[in-house]
Amino acid sequence: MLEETRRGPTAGTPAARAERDAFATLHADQLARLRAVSDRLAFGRLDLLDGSHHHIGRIGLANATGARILIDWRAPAAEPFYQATPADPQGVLSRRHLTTSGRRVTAISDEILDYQAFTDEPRDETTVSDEGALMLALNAHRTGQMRDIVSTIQAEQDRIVRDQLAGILVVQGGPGTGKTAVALHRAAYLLYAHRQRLERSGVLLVGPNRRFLHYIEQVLPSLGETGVVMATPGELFPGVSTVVGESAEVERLKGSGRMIRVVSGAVRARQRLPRKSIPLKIDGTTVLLTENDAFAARQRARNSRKPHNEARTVFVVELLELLVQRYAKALDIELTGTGSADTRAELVTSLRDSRDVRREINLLWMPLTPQQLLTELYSDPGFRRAATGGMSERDRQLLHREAGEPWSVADVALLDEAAELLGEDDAVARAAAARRAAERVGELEFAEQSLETFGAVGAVTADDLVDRYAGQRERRTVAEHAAGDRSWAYGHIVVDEAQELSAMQWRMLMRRCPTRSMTLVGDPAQTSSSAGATNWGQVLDRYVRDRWRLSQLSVNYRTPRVVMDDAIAVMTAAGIGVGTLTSAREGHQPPVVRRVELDLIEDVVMTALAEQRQAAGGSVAVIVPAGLQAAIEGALSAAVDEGSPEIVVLTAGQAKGLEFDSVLVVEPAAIVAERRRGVNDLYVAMSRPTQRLTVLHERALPAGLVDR
Ligand SMILES: Nc1ncnc2c1ncn2[C@@H]1O[C@H](COP(=O)(O)OP(=O)(O)OP(=O)(O)O)[C@@H](O)[C@H]1O
Repeated sequence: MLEETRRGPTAGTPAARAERDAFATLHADQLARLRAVSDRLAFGRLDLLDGSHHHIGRIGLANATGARILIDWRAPAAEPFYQATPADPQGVLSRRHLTTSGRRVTAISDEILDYQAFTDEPRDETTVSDEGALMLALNAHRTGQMRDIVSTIQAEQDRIVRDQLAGILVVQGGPGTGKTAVALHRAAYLLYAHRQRLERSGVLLVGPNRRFLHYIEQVLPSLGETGVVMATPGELFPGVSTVVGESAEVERLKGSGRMIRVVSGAVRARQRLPRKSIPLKIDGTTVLLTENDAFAARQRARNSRKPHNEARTVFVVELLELLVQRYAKALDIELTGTGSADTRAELVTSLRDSRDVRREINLLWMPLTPQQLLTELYSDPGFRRAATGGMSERDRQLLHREAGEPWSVADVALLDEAAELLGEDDAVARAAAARRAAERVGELEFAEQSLETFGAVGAVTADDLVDRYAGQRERRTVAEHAAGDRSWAYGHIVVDEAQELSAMQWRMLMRRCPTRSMTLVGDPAQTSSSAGATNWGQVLDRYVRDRWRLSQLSVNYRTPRVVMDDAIAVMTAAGIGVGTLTSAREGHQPPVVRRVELDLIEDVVMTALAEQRQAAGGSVAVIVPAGLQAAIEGALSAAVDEGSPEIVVLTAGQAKGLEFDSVLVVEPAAIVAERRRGVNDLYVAMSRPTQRLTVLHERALPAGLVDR
């Protein structure tokens, strides 16, 4: 259809051309969507007790006569595919999993749900199990990108995926329980089930870092969804980019709720009063601006409860009102009686035109951007003292940073806080309007030139052409609009690794979703941020009181039991509970824990290369203390053969959320010692493998680990 539309005769009228373009876009979008889902398009079949059957796939499809040939996995009719059990067959006789590679079926596993209906033969337990498809998926090699689990979503996961849109749903579970997978499938499900609501408002997915977002970015397109905005907490303030690093102490301070007062204190401290009366020159006359006048105007402006930049107008009007009285007095003019309105207007104009008046107003109540405010707060000790009454000198010092240094992730939530209190600066808005007008002039020139070049002068005006360009720009998707707009209200927000967010980051996210429709997934036992949460109630109660619901996942689909036992032992020895957690696979290679005989880095390189050979194309990661990362990375990149698969070297924080076939953990005692929640970091590191774990150490092992 796309080809036909493109080949079709070009109709003459602009309306016909616009229509043709619209159809071409529609078909192209549809084609892109179909291509994205074509791998493993159909993966299931349900045979029902009434003799009918249907196929389940990534999307729904009908044939040329309109008959349904594939049911979208999110449709109600597909629910039994995930939910039916022999105890509750839900009208299903049997369920089939199709494993495909491209368009070729490579495996089939059938599961009989209603055995009685199927045959009179006595039941043979060994043949009825749907573990085949799941085990195939769990045993598969991991590449650098996460795959969807649409064909093997388990019942407890499916209930979460299909849970209602409204309210805050917290999904908690240990490592590998599918929290990320479930969060992504839920986003796709919600977009399907509530398309009307969510397509216009958009869905925001927040993940801990770019590496993680890259790891998961293919999952939603493979489920037919492309309209989700993905961002890290450091990317939520349009126009600001961040560097990660910040010491744990600073991260904790900047993330804490105490910063609410600091930011509002900073804004108030920028609403100043003169120390003494200030003489102002207006057309040769001197008028005094008194502290009392400034105080009265500031009170009025503050009482307006508008944000700083908007309240500035109130301040200016009030102050001019007071000054005009003094000015009139100085000139010996009466401001009552007929004609006084005109006189007053003239005086106000003179005041507004006076350099002195303008300068003083700006000094007292300057329009500010969030960036200016925070830069001044960080870099100016006097201002910082004024804004942070009650804070210890030591904490105050922690906030210090020179102007011009890059923003950190923790700063973003503070910028957002400041933006709320400052409001729009109309000077900024005016500048933007002027820029747009200038752009239009440039575009008009370009359009005129193009018309001349193509000899089309007369057929269409330059203005029309510019409007057409503008129309194309307007056609930006909801996701693009949302990502560029700080005040966008999303219809739903999904947060992965939610335990890492600080109090200030929660405030920022809650602002992005006034309806409080959210899915938060996380595991408090894996918290590594020093500003992160240890308890969901502590985070959520202040926003929704107790109106949030908790779902738990307890089966680890990633890490075999023999490996996970060691990871849990470390936590238990440190007195940290991990909740109920069982592994879906037993595993047959217990972890190797070994003291290094000669040189640590040499041993790490040798072991990693050996693992790479054994993994035969699978992924290998080395998880290290931050202090060793550069050295190990250097040694490894020198030793790895050109063309062989990459061995990534990560800190535990960087490895969060990811998984690898084989993982080598280096110097666990140092990982534990490096951060305040170092045991949690080690737990994260040890729970990354899907197959094998090796631990190498020089220093004494943390409690719970023994050489073997
Ligand atoms: N139902 C399922 N079918 C197939 N694979 C699954 C299923 N559930 C989870 N998995 C797989 O288990 C692995 C772990 O899932 P995921 O990363 O979502 O877990 P997580 O709970 O987010 O882990 P962590 O907290 O450690 O980051 C992934 O490879 C995922 O594809």
